[in-house]
Amino acid sequence: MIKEDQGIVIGLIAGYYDVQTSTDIIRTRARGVFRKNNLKPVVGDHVKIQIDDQGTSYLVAVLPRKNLIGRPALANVTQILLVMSAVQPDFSLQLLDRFLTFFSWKGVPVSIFLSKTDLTNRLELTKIEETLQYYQEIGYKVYYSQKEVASNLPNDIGSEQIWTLAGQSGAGKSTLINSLKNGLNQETGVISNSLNRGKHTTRTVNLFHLGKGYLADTPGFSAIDLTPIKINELRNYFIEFKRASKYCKFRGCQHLNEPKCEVKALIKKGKISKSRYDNYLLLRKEIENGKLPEYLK
Ligand SMILES: Nc1nc2c(ncn2[C@@H]2O[C@H](COP(=O)(O)OP(=O)(O)OP(=O)(O)O)[C@@H](O)[C@H]2O)c(=O)[nH]1
Ligand SMILES: [Zn+2]
Repeated sequence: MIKEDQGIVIGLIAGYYDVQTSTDIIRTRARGVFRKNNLKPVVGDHVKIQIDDQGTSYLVAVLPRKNLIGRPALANVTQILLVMSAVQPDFSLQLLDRFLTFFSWKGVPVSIFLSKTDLTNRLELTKIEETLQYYQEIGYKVYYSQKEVASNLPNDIGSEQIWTLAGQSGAGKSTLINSLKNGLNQETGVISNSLNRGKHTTRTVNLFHLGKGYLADTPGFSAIDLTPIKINELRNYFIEFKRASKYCKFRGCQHLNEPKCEVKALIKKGKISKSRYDNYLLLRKEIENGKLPEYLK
């Protein structure tokens, strides 16, 4: 008798997929059909599994994905926790807007965590906090300390949601993941069905339980490429521009030199941040040139 079940791939080890079902973590191998179809299951996938008479488990189908992002690949990402350091490397609004634009384009919501605040002085920190206030006003949740992340994240991660960290190299992603992991009593029991027992292999990305969902244990993004974005669609990925654009005179307004542009009017009134607009222009250039700008090299 073949038993069927389904679950989420939470880990990948040397060709085996660990699937979290409603009751267990089951180590499965993918049926050959995936190799033929070139559809390799990845962590985050919702999958169907079968367990045969001998107790061997197979991953037999990948359910449709909501998205597929990151390196290593992660499917069905619900939310990004973007780590921005106050210093070392210095806080950068250009970088922040690049990341926000990228994930807005990918259709994945972002929360922001300001790291390394202990390495800065009160004055610098106040400046950064005031700047981030604007991002909160346009709709991004901001965490200002590791403590705040630790106490809020478990409530913020909803049922079956998959969150992953992003941010530039050295921002403090691994440090945050480790501190969150250490605060938990991780359940590590895997039902291996005699497959792959005792083998030690390097894991790629794994999901660990946090709140009602999961957090990926490996940050997915440090470098991002915005050049595939269509230049005339960039305006849609600046969320407050998009909201304002309803009131621009022209429907296709790019907020450049068009008359009666609401975005420009709001900048004049101080309602839309000038630096966001400047970064919008920078990103337009970057897309136009089709390569990374000098300031990022
Ligand atoms: N003082 C202080 N140091 C921190 C903090 N967070 C991270 N660091 C240090 O900053 C350095 C980089 O942190 P990581 O966590 O490795 O950064 P990362 O974002 O994972 O970097 P990559 O692996 O290169 O992408 C390490 O030496 C950490 O110890 C913090 O909040 N305060
Ligand atoms: Zn406009």
